[in-house]
Amino acid sequence: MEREKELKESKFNKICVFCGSSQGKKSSYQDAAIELGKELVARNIDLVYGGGSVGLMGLVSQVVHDGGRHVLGVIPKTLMPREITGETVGEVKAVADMHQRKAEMARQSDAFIALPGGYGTLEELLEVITWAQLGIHDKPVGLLNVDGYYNSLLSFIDKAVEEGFIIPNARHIIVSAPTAKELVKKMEEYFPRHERVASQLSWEIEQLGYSSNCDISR
Ligand SMILES: C/C(=C\CNc1ncnc2c1ncn2[C@@H]1O[C@H](COP(=O)(O)O)[C@@H](O)[C@H]1O)CO
Repeated sequence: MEREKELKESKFNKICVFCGSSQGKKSSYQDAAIELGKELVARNIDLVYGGGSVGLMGLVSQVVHDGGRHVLGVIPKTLMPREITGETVGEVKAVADMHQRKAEMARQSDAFIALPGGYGTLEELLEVITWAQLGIHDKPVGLLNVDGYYNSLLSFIDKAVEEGFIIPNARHIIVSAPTAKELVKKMEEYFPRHERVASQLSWEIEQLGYSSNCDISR
């Protein structure tokens, strides 16, 4: 009962999940995608993702959809043929290109989580971290470090802090945990510690082409 109360009070309505278009070699990656989907359902959180049914993307979206939560897939028109991305569950939003996709996924979400993945996942993850550092948004960014998959990335980031390329306060932008449950809990408690480089309004209008009533920074 206490747990139920805690779950209903999640501060996130929608979380954007970045993850591999492949399933990865270990079953633990697939298990983690399924576990994350169940955690979102348990906390009444909707899913925003890159659309399609390939890889871990397909697993997490299917679980959230089957659990009765809303799923929004944001797909560039070029990736829409089913033989590329597979069948998409839930709502599909077609966008012009990859840049628009990332901006739209960010605008639609209250927080971001990266599961294990490849170049695409890393690119999406690093972009929302960079946007947080610049003050474009202040939404939590979570890294689901399944079986230590992201240990070397986290070590590299620590090295960048040691070498003076990332300020220590900006290291805290990344929230990481080995399980979905722990990760979402830590993200609920996240507060930004870093200085913002510029005001949100100037970024929305000048850099992303959004008007102030089309807010990605919420
Ligand atoms: C290249 C392959 C499949 C392409 N299908 C994709 N469909 C939808 N979205 C995709 C696809 N590939 C990449 N993405 C986006 O990048 C992220 C995953 O990329 P990664 O390199 O696999 O980590 C994902 O979040 C999508 O937004 C056959 O593998």
